[in-house]
Amino acid sequence: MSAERFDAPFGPGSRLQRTGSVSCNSEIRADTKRAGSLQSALEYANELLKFRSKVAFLLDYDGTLTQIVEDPDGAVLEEHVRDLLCKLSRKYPVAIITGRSREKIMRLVGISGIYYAGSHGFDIEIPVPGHGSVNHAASERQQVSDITTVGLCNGSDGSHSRYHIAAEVVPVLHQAARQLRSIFGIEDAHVETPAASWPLCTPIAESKDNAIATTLPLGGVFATGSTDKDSILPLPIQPEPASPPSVDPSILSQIDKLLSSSYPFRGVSIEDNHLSISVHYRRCDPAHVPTIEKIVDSVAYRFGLRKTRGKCVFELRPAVKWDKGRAAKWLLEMIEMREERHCLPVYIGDDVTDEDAMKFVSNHGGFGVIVTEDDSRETSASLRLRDPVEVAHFLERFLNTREHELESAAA
Ligand SMILES: O=P(O)(O)OC[C@H]1O[C@H](O[C@H]2O[C@H](CO)[C@@H](O)[C@H](O)[C@H]2O)[C@H](O)[C@@H](O)[C@@H]1O
Repeated sequence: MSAERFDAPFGPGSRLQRTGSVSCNSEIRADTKRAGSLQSALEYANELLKFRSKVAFLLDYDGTLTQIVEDPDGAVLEEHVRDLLCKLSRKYPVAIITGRSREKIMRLVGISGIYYAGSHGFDIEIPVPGHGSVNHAASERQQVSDITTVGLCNGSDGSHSRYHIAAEVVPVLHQAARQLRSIFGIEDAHVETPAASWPLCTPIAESKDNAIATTLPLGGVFATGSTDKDSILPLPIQPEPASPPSVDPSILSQIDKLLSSSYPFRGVSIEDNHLSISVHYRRCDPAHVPTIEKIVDSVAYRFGLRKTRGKCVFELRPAVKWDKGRAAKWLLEMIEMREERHCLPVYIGDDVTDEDAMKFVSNHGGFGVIVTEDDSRETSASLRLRDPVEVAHFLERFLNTREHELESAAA
């Protein structure tokens, strides 16, 4: 699908220019700017609202829908934000793309009928039409003020389909998490076996109905849950193996020592996100962070995993070319197929891992919105919001603004 097929709100003379073309298998390009130079999405909302019948929201969770807090388990969605998302999802397609595990994000958000991508897009669940999801193109776009229903999809009733990228790597991730816990002196939490974690796994390649997907040397593409084949979009891109994990040559000789020693640094915590592992250091002495990173690098090297960074966190994930940008592209295609129309993607996120998705939407005629208070932050976003409070205000505009308000704002 080409970026050319959706022109508004870009075009000659438009203040915001599209900066390239999209091909998910090649490098995605977009210019970066300092957040301080970007217009507030709140100020630009009226422009976007003119195209609201086409908008699809792709949203990050931590730091975007919730404030960043010290304890990862404390990042709970406020009730009014949940209510807002619930109403929004009745009017627009909504997807949450997060580093959290899919199970956890579904618990934290707790709304049926929206798209969830956990583990940075490695584990996706889409609602099946007729089970709480809405065809927004077919339904009237009226103000919905009475929907407060909150519930979770239930897989056993065919209410969703799941896509797991590189699920074969889950046992390796579990081993890596165990090694990290042992090095950092963290008590081993209950670790589910792969069989318990993925009870319904069926490689798509083996399914009669879905003749797609080749098995990857590292990982593969799996679908579970409902197999309503009309609602399943083959993954358009086969994730390729990424470059082998690399470590600073200066620590190559130290790796064995690092892996066999114990470093019970106060404050390190390990979060198992199923298809990624988060090593949190927000509560650590900053002097320990370089050593923590070396240990994470060593574990990545030993287990063939890829290390990424976030806010006071190092993360390990399967070493395949898949990220929030590729997941956003896939989700958008799925949404457009179901809505039977082209969509204007609006991606809102705060962290470095969100930049892949910012680049994708910017190159696709949509809008990336960075959430940051830091004017010097380099980003591929084209608009900016300062914090999750502004995010909620921005989203509210898409529920509350009526036609005549836009007309009077334009006058
Ligand atoms: O993609 P996201 O939804 O932004 O998730 C990224 C990571 O977010 C969480 O960690 C971050 O937020 C925590 C709570 O505010 C904070 O304590 C931590 O320092 C941040 O890194 C989450 O815990 C991770 O699993 C996600 O990968």
